[in-house]
Amino acid sequence: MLAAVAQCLRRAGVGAGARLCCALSGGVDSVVLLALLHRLRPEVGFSLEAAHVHHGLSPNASAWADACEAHCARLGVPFQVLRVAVDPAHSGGPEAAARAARHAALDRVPCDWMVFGHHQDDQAETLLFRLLRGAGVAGAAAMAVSVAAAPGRPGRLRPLLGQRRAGILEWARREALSWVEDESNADLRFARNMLRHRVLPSLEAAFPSAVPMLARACANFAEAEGLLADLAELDAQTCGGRIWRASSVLGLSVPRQANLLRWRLREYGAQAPSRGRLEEALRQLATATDARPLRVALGNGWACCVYRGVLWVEGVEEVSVQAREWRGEAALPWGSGLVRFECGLGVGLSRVRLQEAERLVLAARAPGVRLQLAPGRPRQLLRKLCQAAGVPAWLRDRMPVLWADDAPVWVAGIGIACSHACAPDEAGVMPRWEPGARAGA
Ligand SMILES: Nc1ncnc2c1ncn2[C@@H]1O[C@H](COP(=O)(O)OP(=O)(O)OP(=O)(O)O)[C@@H](O)[C@H]1O
Repeated sequence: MLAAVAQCLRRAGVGAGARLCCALSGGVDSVVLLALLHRLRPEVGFSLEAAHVHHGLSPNASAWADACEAHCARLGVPFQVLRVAVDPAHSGGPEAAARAARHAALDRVPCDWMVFGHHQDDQAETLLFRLLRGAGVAGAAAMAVSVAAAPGRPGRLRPLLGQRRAGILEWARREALSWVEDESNADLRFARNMLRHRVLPSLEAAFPSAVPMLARACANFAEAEGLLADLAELDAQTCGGRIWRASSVLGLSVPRQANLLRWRLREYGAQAPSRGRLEEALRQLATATDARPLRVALGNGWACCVYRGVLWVEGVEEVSVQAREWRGEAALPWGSGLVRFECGLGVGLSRVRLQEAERLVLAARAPGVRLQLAPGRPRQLLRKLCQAAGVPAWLRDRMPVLWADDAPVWVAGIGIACSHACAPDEAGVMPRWEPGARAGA
């Protein structure tokens, strides 16, 4: 078992100086994991600490935290308790709420790798649980042995994923370790426990290799998922790279469109939409025209939009966008997209005129704002200009506006105030809004 953990660390590139934190529940799996990591620490040279999440749900919660603290004190491993508030209104019930709170707390621990005690029986359970909910290939890949760090969270390691629960238990007994039992693990009202205590034992009675074979299937699904991600990446390139041409996306076969959107949503950390919702959204988006831009909710808190030939996904709640001062950067973030500022001769906004302003700010429109697009034309209300240009209502509050002090000088999709337009031989700057362009930026 020690060799398996050492191999996992090696493969993940854990070496001297890496900061590891053991996610310590106090159950046998993570207690064994902590003991194994503690043994490997001098040899590999990583630093080791442990964290226990106190959900406050069980009357025994504090006793578990104390037991974890005692383990760590014995081994000389720095230890912390993370107290979390579990959302009672979570749509997935108390188990899912506790899991979400736990992962969010562990993600905030400043370390390179958070190390979990999941084993092969957990993997088999996870696969069955997800298949019974109609998982796709990504879901059926279940848990990975290592997941690289992402902005704002450490990498994740599961060095015991190839080990059977019985083997871990045997090791713990041989080493005379002590651990706590979570009484809720026996509660058959929880679907996971039903799988663990009833379904898997029946399966194993009929198919003795059920657990390792299910785990092998997960590895196969993970491989297939990798290929689907490769395909999505190629399709993303064909569709324009970071910003997608709606016609290119909608020209792909429906399963490839769906694969592409799922891939990007995963990149954003969004939950996968249901197959039905995604297919229905794609069907509707195919009917979008310049005169009829569309925004279709995917049912997972995200929406897919088509506007002026561009297709992107964004959070449903993403209605307010943060104002930012522009100090000459080549691009500024704007919601899930960007505003780029491209220099050129005789194009866009006059640099000289812009320099006259004290502050240039990229912000949303303000009520009652007016814009004069050409000399001799009236200063029209932006609302009217939006109507005339076919900008849909859902987009108007998110359209970036460049303000020179109190005057709007550029409005995405509408144009430039003639007072700030660049003369033909003058240095200019042309802002360009790229919705959805921040993925992979
Ligand atoms: N309260 C906790 N504090 C710290 N780590 C925990 C806690 N509960 C679970 N873990 C970590 O997660 C691993 C898996 O635990 P368990 O099987 O109970 O969770 P799960 O809900 O099935 O998994 P997951 O949370 O990954 O979905 C443990 O071995 C441990 O490393």
